[in-house]
Amino acid sequence: MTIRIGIINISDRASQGIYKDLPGMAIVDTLNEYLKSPWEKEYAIIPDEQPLIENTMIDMADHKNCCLIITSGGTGPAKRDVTPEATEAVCDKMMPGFGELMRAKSLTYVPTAILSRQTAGIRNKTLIVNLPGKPKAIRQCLDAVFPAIPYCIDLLEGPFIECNEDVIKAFRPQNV
Ligand SMILES: Nc1ncnc2c1ncn2[C@@H]1O[C@H](COP(=O)(O)OP(=O)(O)OP(=O)(O)O)[C@@H](O)[C@H]1O
Ligand SMILES: Nc1nc2c(c(=O)[nH]1)N[C@H]1C(S)=C(S)[C@@H](COP(=O)(O)O)O[C@H]1N2
Repeated sequence: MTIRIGIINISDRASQGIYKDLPGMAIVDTLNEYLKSPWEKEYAIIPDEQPLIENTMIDMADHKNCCLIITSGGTGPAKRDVTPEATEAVCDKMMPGFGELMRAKSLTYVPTAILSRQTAGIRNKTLIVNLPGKPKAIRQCLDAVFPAIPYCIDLLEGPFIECNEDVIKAFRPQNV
């Protein structure tokens, strides 16, 4: 089974070309370091518009066959920050532990970590995880939650993800 991962940078400015997509590039670089298994990416840079965010997530999950979608940006308190709302709208199940752990880890770097409403959820067989838009936040958050992601995807009957153990150790509880 091919490992396809969707990456969505949600930012008005990045989508207009005012920013370079540094968060998206950080996600790709991090996954290239983490993953031993070959993987393919689906990629989008879009403005903070809830219907567009939802449609992009649905397309990547339902038509592009992504087992995992990682978003960056739009998780804060500003009026146009609606990524968590879009995530919740397309998911059947929420996975609040992801947001809890990422905020706790981020709080060791910046006191403003609590301003992110980042969450995660499952749409059919696809795990969707929100990251903040700050380029530096990407690795900090992924290092915290990625060890649990391959097993989550096993439980969703997705592809078997093997990691480079010297970079990140996937945790799979043993059946006893
Ligand atoms: N490509 C980037 N390069 C440098 N900094 C960035 C980049 N993208 C985001 N940031 C930083 O992360 C912050 C939050 O980013 P996010 O994309 O969520 O919202 P924003 O850029 O403030 O909003 P907008 O959607 O209006 O452009 C930004 O204020 C900026 O400091
Ligand atoms: N690890 C980490 N988490 C972080 C930050 C950061 O710099 N590093 N920035 C915070 C800030 S300042 C905001 S406003 C929120 C929301 O950011 P977003 O709207 O770009 O998603 O994420 C927070 N989480």
